[in-house]
Amino acid sequence: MILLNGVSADSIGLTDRSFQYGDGCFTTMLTRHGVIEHWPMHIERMNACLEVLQITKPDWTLVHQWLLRVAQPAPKAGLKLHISRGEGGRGYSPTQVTSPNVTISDFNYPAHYEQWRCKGVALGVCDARLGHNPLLAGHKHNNRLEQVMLKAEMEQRGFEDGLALDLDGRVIETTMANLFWVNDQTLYTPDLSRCGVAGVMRRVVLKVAEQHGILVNVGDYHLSEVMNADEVFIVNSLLGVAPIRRIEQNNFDIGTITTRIQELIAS
Ligand SMILES: C=C(O[C@@H]1C=C(C(=O)O)C=C[C@H]1N)C(=O)O
Ligand SMILES: Cc1ncc(COP(=O)(O)O)c(C=O)c1O
Repeated sequence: MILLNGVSADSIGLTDRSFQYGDGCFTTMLTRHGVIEHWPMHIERMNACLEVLQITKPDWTLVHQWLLRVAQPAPKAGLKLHISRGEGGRGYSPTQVTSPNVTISDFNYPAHYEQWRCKGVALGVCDARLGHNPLLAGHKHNNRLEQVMLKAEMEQRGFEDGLALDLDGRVIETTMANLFWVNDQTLYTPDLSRCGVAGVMRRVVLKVAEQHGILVNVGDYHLSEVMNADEVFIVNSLLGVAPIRRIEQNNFDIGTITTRIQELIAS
């Protein structure tokens, strides 16, 4: 089912700003029996992006009601919330635009994610690099062409997902998830101030680690540091926490910190 501003729909106007320019933001959420996981954090991240783009925030109580109408009653399912600035405007100019378009859609839980969480994921290292964009770094805006290109590269090379490095060779994330690794019982994750999406699940992991006394370092790291890690895992809102069992030819064991975090988050 798809709702556009609360009304059942199957199309959007040709002048919609998100169609024309990717002018908006989105988030993808896990639902359990029709209840949205981490809803307040999804609102916070959407609000942060809407503020940067100077798009009017929607009435979140109303949006929540629309989301619950669309959410599947299944034990696990997905919900996508997409906000566009609206329709119209001449060229890039964001003036003379209608009010925002809020689109909501549901989808079945990806069956292979259960297996990824138990058995782990094989990553490639993407040849294509992420550019730097401090203006939009961390935000889940609607321009996701880099991720589309990186994902295509990984699919062509037969990997389940791929590590995305930036122009200077720093590890950032994967095509669709944030990255963590463990060395000497300490967690590491990349800084996302130049590029990357600051995921809701990354925030959840950072919070849980802090609550349970697991030391975390957020910083700039190169591929060799990940390749030499004791454990590696990836996280996103739908997948939860999935161990990495291989990066290119390099194998990893599923470690105790990864499984502990999986249990703490109960994904
Ligand atoms: C690309 C979407 O969302 C991202 C991808 C996933 C996923 O494929 O597991 C989950 C959440 C987002 N990080 C999307 O179209 O929903
Ligand atoms: C490039 C990228 N990084 C990280 C994430 C993880 O975000 P979240 O935890 O909010 O699902 C996503 C999901 O959209 C993504 O597309």
